Amino acid sequence: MARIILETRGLTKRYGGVHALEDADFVLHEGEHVAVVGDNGAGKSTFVRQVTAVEQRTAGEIFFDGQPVSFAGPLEAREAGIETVFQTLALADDLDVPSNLFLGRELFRFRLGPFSILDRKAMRERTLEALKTTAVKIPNVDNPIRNMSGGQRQCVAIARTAAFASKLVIMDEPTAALGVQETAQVENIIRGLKDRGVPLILISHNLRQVFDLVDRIVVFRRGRIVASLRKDETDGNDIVSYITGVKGGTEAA
Ligand SMILES: Nc1ncnc2c1ncn2[C@@H]1O[C@H](COP(=O)(O)OP(=O)(O)OP(=O)(O)O)[C@@H](O)[C@H]1O
Repeated sequence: MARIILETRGLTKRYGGVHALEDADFVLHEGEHVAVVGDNGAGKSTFVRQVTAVEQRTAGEIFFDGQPVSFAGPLEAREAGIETVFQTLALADDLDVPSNLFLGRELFRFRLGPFSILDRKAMRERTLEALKTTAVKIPNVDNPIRNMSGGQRQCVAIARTAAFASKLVIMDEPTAALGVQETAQVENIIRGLKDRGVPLILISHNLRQVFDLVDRIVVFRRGRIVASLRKDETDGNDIVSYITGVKGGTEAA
């Protein structure tokens, strides 16, 4: 079995009395694509927010690339190699595509104390390379993001994951707001990540997509992981049984 890239042990998050995530033991291997599924409010986004340090966990351990980690915030997680595409895209509307790709990690031609000159040429070139890798077509990368369609914006956010040598990509509902063609484009990018051996956690409500794209499906229910099944040992009905609690929940007793 391949090396483990991400592991959580007993990962727990409570908001006051709300047990959003309870005792989650999760493993992701090198090169593996795993879907995280579950009903609304099952704890999927909460899980991602703890792994990416958008919030600080209540309890539990996280191991990334063989080391125990406690990132201070999402930037630190990103610097460690975890690229995340959130449900609400963290894109700056007024900036063009290269500026968005390099937001927070700009390349400089010159930097001395408060004086710096951005290396726009290098950032533009790296952007075009990244878009080429992901086969994303953006007609004019120099346009502000504001003028782009939902699908193009989503592709920019996803291309950002390809622009850097990410060790892990996490996508939270990347196609929820997209049309058919745009969804197909994002799914192609995901296949490209698989070909390049980049591991992925994909949160999705779309079981067709999940069965199409991933190796393994992890089901969350009421804040707990209730199943982890290889795609070839389960089917849509089985997964729905776990999501609804017919299987793997107290209702099954
Ligand atoms: N900041 C918060 N404060 C209080 N409760 C929260 C907070 N964030 C999430 N919750 C609660 O935690 C539980 C898990 O929510 P979470 O958003 O992780 O679910 P989800 O599986 O991602 O759902 P969805 O598919 O709807 O995005 C829910 O009961 C939610 O109401």
